[in-house]
Amino acid sequence: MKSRFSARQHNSDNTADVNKSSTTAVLLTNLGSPDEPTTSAVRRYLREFLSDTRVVEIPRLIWLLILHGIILRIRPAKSAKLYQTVWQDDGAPLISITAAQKEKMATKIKSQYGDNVIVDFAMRYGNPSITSVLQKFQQQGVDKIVVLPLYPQYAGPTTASTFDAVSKELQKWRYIPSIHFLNTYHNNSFYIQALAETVKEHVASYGKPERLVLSYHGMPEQFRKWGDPYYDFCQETTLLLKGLLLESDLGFTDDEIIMTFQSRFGKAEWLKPYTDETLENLPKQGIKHVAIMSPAFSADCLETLEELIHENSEVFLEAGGETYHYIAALNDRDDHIDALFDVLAPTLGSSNLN
Ligand SMILES: C=CC1=C(C)c2cc3[nH]c(cc4nc(cc5[nH]c(cc1n2)c(C)c5CCC(=O)O)C(CCC(=O)O)=C4C)c(C)c3C=C
Ligand SMILES: [Fe+2]
Ligand SMILES: [Fe+2]
Repeated sequence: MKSRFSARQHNSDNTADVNKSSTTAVLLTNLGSPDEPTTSAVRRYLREFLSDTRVVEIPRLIWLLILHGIILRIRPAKSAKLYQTVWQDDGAPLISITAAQKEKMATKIKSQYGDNVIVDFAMRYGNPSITSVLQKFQQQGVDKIVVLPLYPQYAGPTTASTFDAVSKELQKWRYIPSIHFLNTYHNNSFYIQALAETVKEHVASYGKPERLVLSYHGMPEQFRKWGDPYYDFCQETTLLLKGLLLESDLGFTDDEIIMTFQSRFGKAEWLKPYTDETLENLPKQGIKHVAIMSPAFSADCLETLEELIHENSEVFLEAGGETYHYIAALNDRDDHIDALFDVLAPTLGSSNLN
């Protein structure tokens, strides 16, 4: 009978290859996007995403009735229209940017580790799936797998959910390589410096805004009460970034850099203050010029390219604001790749090319 466990790759005589130099595989992951900006593809994507018990913790039966009875009937058409506004020739921005990050990381790693460390990327929902990429690593007979979810701030719905997907696949393997799961890098000094650099570049081009809004993806407030550290990690990122910006010559004062939370989904209370409400109130306090950035997104995606650039600028301008700028995510900037490399480096061992 065929075992449900897959065996480690062996030579044709079924002996392990003792001369083979060891191979480490780095897996960069992000959330994922629909395969196409169509209602049916978005429905498929949202079904997988919103069925994840890490993302929605409403009692199962009630949630499945709401999800299948209401949300998956209404939201896919609405979301597909939004995806169409950000879709590019090479597909969903989140996926093409993650692919570019992977290419640059592979080049950097190859220059330091030769062929002993390989790099690939996968998406938690949709494609390329975590399962398919892990299986590719298995066929290559890797000795170590390092997983780096590209969410700077650990959160249950993102980071822990990625861990679930990785471990679900590994449960089927007979030989488990050494595994490193990197769970957060919200306070990595190179990441904070790269964020500060984007603000400096922005101010050099467009001048200093009256407020710099750091808008993080939101999460139900209840998750925080149950112990999810995401809010605290966002706060730490904010404080560290603020520290660098206040000691720079940009001229910011403490109260000019504010933290908000966006992308609320459903009727429950989410982390506050909400980005849209904040932007609506700022003009009433005489603030007419803002710049907004989202340190929680390692790559631009629907939530930045549509929600921050379009939806929220309308909120601010309609409330009387005059100048609204979005500062892009770190994407495949060299200083971002360097920061991610710094996060990975302790798990990769010493370079064999020195
Ligand atoms: C339903 C609850 C949601 C939780 C909790 C949540 C947490 C969360 N999400 C991200 C990062 C991303 N989310 C993105 C899109 C997105 N998020 C939700 C819902 C929750 N997110 C939905 C329904 C969607 C889909 C878009 C839509 O239909 O409106 C994305 C962008 C994906 C893309 O294709 O570009 C990212 C990235 C984090 C970091 C987080 C927890 C803190
Ligand atoms: Fe989300
Ligand atoms: Fe959104």
